Amino acid sequence: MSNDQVIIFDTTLRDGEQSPGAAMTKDEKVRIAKSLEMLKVDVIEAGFAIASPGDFDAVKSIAETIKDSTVCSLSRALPKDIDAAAQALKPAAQGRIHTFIATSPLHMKHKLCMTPDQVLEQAIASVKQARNLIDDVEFSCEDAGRSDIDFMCRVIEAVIDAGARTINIPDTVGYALPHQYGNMIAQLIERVPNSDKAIFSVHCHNDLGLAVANSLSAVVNGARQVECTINGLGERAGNASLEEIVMAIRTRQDDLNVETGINTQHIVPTSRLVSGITGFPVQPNKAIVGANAFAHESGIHQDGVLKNRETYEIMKAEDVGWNTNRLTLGKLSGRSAFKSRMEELGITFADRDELTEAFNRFKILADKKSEIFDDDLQALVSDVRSSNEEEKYRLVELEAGSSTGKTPEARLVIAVDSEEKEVRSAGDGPVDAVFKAIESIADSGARLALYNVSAITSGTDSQGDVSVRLEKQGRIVNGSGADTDIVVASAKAYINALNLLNTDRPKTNPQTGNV
Ligand SMILES: CC(=O)SCCNC(=O)CCNC(=O)[C@H](O)C(C)(C)COP(=O)(O)OP(=O)(O)OC[C@H]1O[C@@H](n2cnc3c(N)ncnc32)[C@H](O)[C@@H]1OP(=O)(O)O
Ligand SMILES: CC(C)C(=O)C(=O)O
Ligand SMILES: [Mg+2]
Repeated sequence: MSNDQVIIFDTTLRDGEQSPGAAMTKDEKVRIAKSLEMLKVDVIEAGFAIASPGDFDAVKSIAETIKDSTVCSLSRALPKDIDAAAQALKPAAQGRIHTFIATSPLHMKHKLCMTPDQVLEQAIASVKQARNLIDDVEFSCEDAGRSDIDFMCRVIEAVIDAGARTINIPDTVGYALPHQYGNMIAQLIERVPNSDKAIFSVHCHNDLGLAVANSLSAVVNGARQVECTINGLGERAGNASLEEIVMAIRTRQDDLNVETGINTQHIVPTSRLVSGITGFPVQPNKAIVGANAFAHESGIHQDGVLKNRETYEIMKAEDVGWNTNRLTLGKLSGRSAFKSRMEELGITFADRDELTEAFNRFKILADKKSEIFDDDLQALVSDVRSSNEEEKYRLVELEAGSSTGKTPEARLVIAVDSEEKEVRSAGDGPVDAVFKAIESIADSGARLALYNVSAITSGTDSQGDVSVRLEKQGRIVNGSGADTDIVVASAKAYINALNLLNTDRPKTNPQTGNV
């Protein structure tokens, strides 16, 4: 038996724009609408035509541009709103008027100042007016989540008779619980005598973080249209997020027995477009579209994913438009992920000891730095390799200090041919003090021809990458060193250069490729 289709009604451009600070220009709305069309959403709610001349123009432009999705405008249950919506939608290949009026006692009494009978009459009149202007009419019982079900049954039966083809049941204030909401949808479908003449739709808000759960509960109970927004944008805490609804339906298709027509590979590009235009960043841990949604940081998970990605992934990153999943390296990572990333960077290890040494250094670095990037890894392995070569000098310990008004001083312990020597020196700055301390042992007679510090990656926890060029009797060597502490990186670079100078013939520096 084939699955039922769930209509995806995107309201990013209408309810999404009701997020404070998310107002969009007409051109921006058209760009998003084109992306939604590529995503293959069934209905694009383009705006609220009566709201402003700008919104009217946006609905009209989108109606002119979009061919494959139905374009919709919201309107209150008022003649002037419905006329404006119909006018703006005139160019649409497929247009829909979405008219609404509140049915909860609270809204009817305090906001609309109307009796339930007046609301019923206005709902019927509005749907009839809309149907005279356009074939596709949707009606919403605003604040359905807090409405009396008997009254809603009366209203819904009447508006279906008046020509509404979609009946939307919004949980306007995000008050519903999944089991109650699902039960309400099931009851409405069962009790409204002509319910088979309309598609039942849901529109859930996220005030209690339940918008997606409530929408899915409604689908389980017979709703066949879900209203949602990209990145969960929307009034207050937002609407049900499109990406979560679509991927929940796809991933749990065998249990839900429904499907959507969404081109899921276009989800991430659309999410980025909406985030870029509205200026609302996507939180890293947001399902599906957050930067960490397909990233694995901890060693046990990384090891599992490398052996079989399904151990810790229920969806494929590529299916929603990411390039791939990611194994991020940090202090919780294990040897498997470290080795795998190194291999991707073209770095292999001669034996397990070399891997272990590099991995141990990586852990020390990861304790100091929240995220380790590829450049960090390359610097790290160069350090391991240069320190493994036969070296006359090796840095064992370093202390350097500077404070205002005092001469900077450094204390170093350096192994010279395996014999450790302690040395102290003062200098113009901590790096100068360190270099002088090293020279007081090495007495190389070399001239410091160049000293350069750069950050390997961005951020204040980045590693400093130091280059030191020494010149002696026409011979030039370039040493390098990396560390999160640039004074330590400087000492490493200077010692690396001294060791190169100490070799009989010029040798290629493993980090820079220079001699
Ligand atoms: C749950 C939702 O998301 S509903 C959609 C919310 N979105 C928006 O409101 C954005 C666009 N809105 C606007 O630009 C303006 O509010 C407009 C143009 C629609 C109306 O502006 P104004 O005429 O200045 O009215 P205002 O916004 O102050 O008040 C709303 C009026 O609409 C009435 N109203 C509210 N909903 C409905 C409805 N569904 N059907 C009929 N009348 C309604 C209110 O009772 C109130 O009437 P009153 O002025 O006689 O008291
Ligand atoms: C206009 C309706 C559908 C709405 O946005 C709501 O009730 O939340
Ligand atoms: Mg809403």
